[in-house]
Amino acid sequence: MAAKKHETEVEGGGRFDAVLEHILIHYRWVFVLLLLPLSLVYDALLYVRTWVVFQLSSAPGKHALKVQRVADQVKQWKAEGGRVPMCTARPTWQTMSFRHSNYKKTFFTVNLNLVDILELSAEKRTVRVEPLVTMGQLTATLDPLGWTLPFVPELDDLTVGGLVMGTGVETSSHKYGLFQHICVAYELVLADGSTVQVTKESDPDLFYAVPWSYGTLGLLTAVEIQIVPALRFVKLQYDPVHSLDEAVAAINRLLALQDNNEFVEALMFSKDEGVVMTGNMVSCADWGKLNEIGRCYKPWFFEHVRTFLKTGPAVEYIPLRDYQHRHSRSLFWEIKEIIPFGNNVLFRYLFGWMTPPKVSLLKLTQTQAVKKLYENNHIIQDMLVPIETLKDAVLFFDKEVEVYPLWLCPFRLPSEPGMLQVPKDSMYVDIGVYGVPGKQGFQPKETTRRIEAFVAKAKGFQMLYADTYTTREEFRKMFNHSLYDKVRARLKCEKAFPEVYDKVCRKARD
Ligand SMILES: Cc1cc2nc3c(=O)[nH]c(=O)nc-3n(C[C@H](O)[C@H](O)[C@H](O)COP(=O)(O)OP(=O)(O)OC[C@H]3O[C@@H](n4cnc5c(N)ncnc54)[C@H](O)[C@@H]3O)c2cc1C
Ligand SMILES: NC(=O)C1=CN([C@@H]2O[C@H](COP(=O)(O)OP(=O)(O)OC[C@H]3O[C@@H](n4cnc5c(N)ncnc54)[C@H](OP(=O)(O)O)[C@@H]3O)[C@@H](O)[C@H]2O)C=CC1
Ligand SMILES: CC(C)=CCC[C@@H](C)[C@H]1CC[C@H]2C3=C(CC[C@]12C)[C@@]1(C)CC[C@H](O)C[C@@H]1CC3
Repeated sequence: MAAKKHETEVEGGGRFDAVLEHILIHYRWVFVLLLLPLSLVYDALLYVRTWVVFQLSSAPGKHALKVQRVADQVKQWKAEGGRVPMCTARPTWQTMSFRHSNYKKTFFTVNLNLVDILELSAEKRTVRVEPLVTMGQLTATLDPLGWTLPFVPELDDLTVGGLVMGTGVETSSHKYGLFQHICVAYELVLADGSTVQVTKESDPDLFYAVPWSYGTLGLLTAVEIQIVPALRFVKLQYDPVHSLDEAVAAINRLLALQDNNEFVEALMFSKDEGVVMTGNMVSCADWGKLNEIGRCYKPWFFEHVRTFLKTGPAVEYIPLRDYQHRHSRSLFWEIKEIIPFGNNVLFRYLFGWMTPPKVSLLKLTQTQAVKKLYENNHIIQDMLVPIETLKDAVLFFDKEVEVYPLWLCPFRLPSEPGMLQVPKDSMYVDIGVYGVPGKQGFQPKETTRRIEAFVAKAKGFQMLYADTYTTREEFRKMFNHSLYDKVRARLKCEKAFPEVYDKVCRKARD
């Protein structure tokens, strides 16, 4: 009798769990709607904090003191015997990496209160910033001053530190390269507690080893980044293409005319249909063609782009900052999985001003059921492959996952020492795959393993904010570790920081 009662209770519990899981998966938007005002409050608090610091004019003046505090923590780690390696104390839910980093629970965590823009030099054409400065914060500060970054990686909350230690790519990357290629100096606190300023000239080994090192050579405390003059608008040309060959030919043609286009990007909506976009900054707009896509009641940018498949080529003038953050409001196209009716005109007018929900809050409040759902039915990957392999790569992704839109973003990869070594300056393309696979039989690990093998064979690279299932040997083959190993030995990093692989591999992330 008791056993029967227990069975019924277990059954009842199981049914309750199943119902709860169903609600959490299919009605996640209800919870997300609650997150929207929270996201606003969170942003407002950050804004007030920055404003107060500015009113006190204290941010640049206090930098040296803040760096000293970082160095003191490293010295404390040493004094305590350096039993476990160090990492930053930034909570893993706040980061833009797709998963949570397990190591944050056990490592010695170093607090970096480094959130300010330090100095703008019009003469040197650089801006010096602390590593927790975000892309949104930078464009809001620089654009009105008539300056901007050569390119602004989306999304708004990406940090300079994360983009240096990982990487960043955007639509001017075909001209300027990856985020590391627009950085001219790094300030780091090393494993021995010393602080160094590093440039190409002062210490080329360390300068080239820092990008893609994921905080495993030292703690970054400031970065000097190139800036370029900002004009008010981007004149954007939309050219629909109706076959993959047409798309590849159009991109190659545009790249050949490199200096004529500041921005080059394509969205493929199927393997045979897409829209290629090219743009330049301009100071005046044709007001009849002005489109302020950043306004909260405007359609999601990728849906707007899709309309040109039907209407044909067109030109629009977009305010610079709206262009730089065009995919932010729809989290590229991930938002359609989170708020399915978010592009409805009524929703946009009523609630658009509260969107997007903050990625960090989405991560923080993600339930096990949603995590499992993303684990088994979702792919988020960026693969960097030589432009010559673009057609094969799109066909391969189509065969394996069939996820659209597909983001195509060409970038220049100079032949330089470091993790991404190529024999000569080359043109690559970032293929961004974000969404629910249309292909039956998607198996996250097996499918990603096949994609990784394709990318390795094409002499490409995997972006490491997402899941990597490569083995240590495969990882070392994809990313050249010779300079990295040399610098790690020189700076005595072995006990102080783990290897990159141990921070980014699937085992290290939950
Ligand atoms: C090198 C430099 C030093 C500055 N020093 C000061 C100062 O001492 N006092 C002052 O009032 N303003 C300072 N500013 C900010 C500048 O005055 C404003 O960003 C700009 O004039 C736009 O003002 P706004 O009111 O239109 O923008 P707002 O909307 O007020 O600010 C733009 C956004 O950028 C953020 N932001 C701007 N600058 C920084 C920064 N340095 N660090 C972190 N977040 C930032 C703000 O939080 C806000 O979100 C500085 C800017 C730079 C580039
Ligand atoms: N448009 C684009 O190019 C996009 C890029 N991304 C990716 O997102 C990631 C950036 O996200 P974000 O949340 O900003 O960064 P994260 O906090 O995720 O940091 C990424 C890595 O950089 C290390 N790191 C960050 N700051 C420092 C520092 N000051 N000193 C030492 N190490 C540091 C972190 O180390 P630790 O683990 O110790 O904290 C971590 O290993 C990048 O990997 C980027 O490639 C994502 C979306 C779009
Ligand atoms: C342009 C490049 C190089 C990358 C863009 C990547 C983004 C599409 C992803 C980066 C972080 C991702 C997260 C999610 C969606 C896709 C990203 C924005 C979620 C919001 C998906 C829903 C989950 O519950 C939380 C995820 C957090 C990270």
